[in-house]
Amino acid sequence: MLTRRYPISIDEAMDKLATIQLPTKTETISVSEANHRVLAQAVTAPYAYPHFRRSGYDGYAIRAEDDHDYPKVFKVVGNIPAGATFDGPLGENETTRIMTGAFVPENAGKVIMLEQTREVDGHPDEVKMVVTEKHSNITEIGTEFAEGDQLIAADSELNPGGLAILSAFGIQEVTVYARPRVAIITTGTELMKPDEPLQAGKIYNSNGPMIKSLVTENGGVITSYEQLIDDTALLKQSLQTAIANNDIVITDGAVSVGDFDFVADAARNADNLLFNKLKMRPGSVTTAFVQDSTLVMALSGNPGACFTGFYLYVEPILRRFVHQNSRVMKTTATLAAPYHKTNGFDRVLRSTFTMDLNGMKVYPNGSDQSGALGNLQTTTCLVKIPHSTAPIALNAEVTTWLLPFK
Ligand SMILES: Nc1nc2c(c(=O)[nH]1)N[C@H]1C(S)=C(S)[C@@H](COP(=O)(O)OP(=O)(O)OC[C@H]3O[C@@H](n4cnc5c(N)ncnc54)[C@H](O)[C@@H]3O)O[C@H]1N2
Ligand code: MOO
Repeated sequence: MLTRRYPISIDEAMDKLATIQLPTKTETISVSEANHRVLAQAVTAPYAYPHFRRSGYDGYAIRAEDDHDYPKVFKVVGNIPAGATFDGPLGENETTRIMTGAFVPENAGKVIMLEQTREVDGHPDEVKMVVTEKHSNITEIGTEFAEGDQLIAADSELNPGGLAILSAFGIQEVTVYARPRVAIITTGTELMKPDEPLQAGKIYNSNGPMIKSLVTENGGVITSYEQLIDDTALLKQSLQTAIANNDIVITDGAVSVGDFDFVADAARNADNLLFNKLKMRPGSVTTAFVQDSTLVMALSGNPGACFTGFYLYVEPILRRFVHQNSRVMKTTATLAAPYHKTNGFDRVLRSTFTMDLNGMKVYPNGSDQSGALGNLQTTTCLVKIPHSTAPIALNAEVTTWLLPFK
């Protein structure tokens, strides 16, 4: 059925998606699996760190009271390698050999670096300290964290450095936001499977693998991936099942006004239709709605529109699901190559950028056609050409979105 659609701008569509409520789901996982996961709770120090007084150098530990009148000979009463401890206090002008990272005797006040010491001929149990040190060379208990201090804030995306901090405390599990469960439904009787021989009128499914990788690299868990023929009953059933089992469903194709464009129907009857037409090219048909608390993002089947729609509308939702900002960085740049077309809708050009001391310059990257895909590998940013009856001026300032992982 053909019904009128009310197009909204790119910004309006982004705002609508940015304000829909998303569920907060958390899970507890092993720290070894937690790289790039987002903490749902702050982690605090279970004890002061370091938890013992630690030597910063290889050398000799001495009492503060004996730290004068150099050069001076000390009696060596022990050896403390890293991992060992030392019982009993040091006596007057007594010292222990000590290694970097090792436990400092309770009543030692300084570590004299090995380089400032000399052996005493014929006296293996003695050492000569040549000069003192400016610093104690001892890292005191709690220098970095007192017990209860915040180690890592809630909503931080863990990285290898963060995992090191957690591991330093022997922490083995963390509570993180659950990754969104995502179903992908690609549609079209024209789509072949990769192992089928080329046939007239048919194409291989190029959007499917692209969407899969985009979902995975942006933190989604793909629970199902389908390539369906244009059979309305089949498509409807598949969409229903996907909605029941996922946080987000991404459909591709069948969103326009064609005979099999089942997504339009589902959107029209949805609990909350966010939009079903955008004032943008490519991807004017991009549609978003919420059904039974699941967000359905319907991308255009045209490869250029599918790519553009994913970065502008789907990536930010995947990231927000785990309380993170989009990695698609919006900025402004100078349009450094001419673009002559005029448009009734804003046009989003697949582009590339350069940056130097004079700022960022952007260059349209090949075809602006919705159905073209030759520029998908090399495109590093998207550039907005505002709708206008006159061509945009060379060197105009344009809204630019820098693409992550590109
Ligand atoms: N009468 C009208 N026709 C069309 C309109 C319109 O307003 N009135 N809009 C056009 C615009 S603009 C676009 S964009 C497309 C959108 O179409 P759909 O998103 O519904 O996608 P399909 O019709 O299913 O396919 C479009 C195109 O993309 C190819 N395709 C589909 N899936 C894949 C895939 N997985 N991998 C690679 N290529 C794919 C498909 O073969 C078509 O060539 O509608 C216009 N038509
Ligand atoms: O909506 Mo289509 O992708 O504008 O060309």
